[in-house]
Amino acid sequence: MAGDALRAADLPGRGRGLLAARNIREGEEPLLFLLSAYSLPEPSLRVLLSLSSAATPPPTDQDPASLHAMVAALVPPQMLPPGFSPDLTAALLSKDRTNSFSIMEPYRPEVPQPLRKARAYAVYPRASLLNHDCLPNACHFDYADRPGPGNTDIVVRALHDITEGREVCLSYFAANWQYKDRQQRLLEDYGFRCECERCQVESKWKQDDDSDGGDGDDTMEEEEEDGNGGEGGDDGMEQEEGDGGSDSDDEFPHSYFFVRYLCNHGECYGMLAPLPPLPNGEPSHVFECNVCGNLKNEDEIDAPDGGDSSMAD
Ligand SMILES: C[S@@+](CC[C@H](N)C(=O)[O-])C[C@H]1O[C@@H](n2cnc3c(N)ncnc32)[C@H](O)[C@@H]1O
Repeated sequence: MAGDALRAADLPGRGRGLLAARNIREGEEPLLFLLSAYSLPEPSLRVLLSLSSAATPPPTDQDPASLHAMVAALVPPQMLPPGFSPDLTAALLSKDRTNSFSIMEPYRPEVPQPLRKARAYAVYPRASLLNHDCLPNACHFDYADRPGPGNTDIVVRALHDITEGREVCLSYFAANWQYKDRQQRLLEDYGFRCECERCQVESKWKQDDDSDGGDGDDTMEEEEEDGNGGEGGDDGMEQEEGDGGSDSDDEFPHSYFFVRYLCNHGECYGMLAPLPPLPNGEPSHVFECNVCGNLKNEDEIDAPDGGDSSMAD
């Protein structure tokens, strides 16, 4: 998605969001740039402060006064933003909470997904306009371990073709979370009740009562979130995946989404997005996982057994 592929718009009940300004092909991606709050030129700081923030966060270990004192002690005065004060730190923290992406430590199959840690949080002002949907049409990749310039960028890639005028949305956490856990997280950390198409269906399902929700991490982390619904690696997907085909389409109308876009390599639960279109404009039929990096051919993904015969390990 090049820069002009998206346009910001005010959307009823959702604040601002990003819409497709033209038809977007599957696999297209825009580059979005990292800003570091404490070395921002003034106009960029204003951009950061203009981002939305959800309800006042509960007091936590990261309280603004102590963070303010820590930053004041560590950062050379000339790098501090104008008007640096405890209030400004509080405002930045609250913007950060709602708008930052977690840059996760590299995926290692032996580390259970809930134990995978974020090593940094980054705010990308344009990407912060992306609203959430539990059936997202895009997902993000980061390449922090690549050498060279640009490795602090994130890339947002279309999962499938997006028609002009449609909103482009991410899932703010792993797409396999159960309804109850998704709602709790979105309400507590982002201040809204999700009424997406998937939630409307799943709100009618009988929920597992012993599921305990996410782990309280509080950022706009997308698929690599460091919790998966609290079920020790299992998840809500057994409802969609069922026992191999006896589920009715009425009850599980979104099963196709999970078969096609949820990575089933180990327990990574990343999103599979097609690689960018080929130079001749043809879609790439290779999908990349945004958590484990696995590559899969489209025909393997659509195979009836959903086999995990990945192209690269
Ligand atoms: C990262 S910001 C997204 C951009 C935001 N809408 C804005 O105006 O700046 C996250 C906030 O957007 C809103 N939001 C995101 N997805 C939403 C959805 N599906 N329904 C309603 N509000 C949503 C919530 O207020 C949430 O705290």
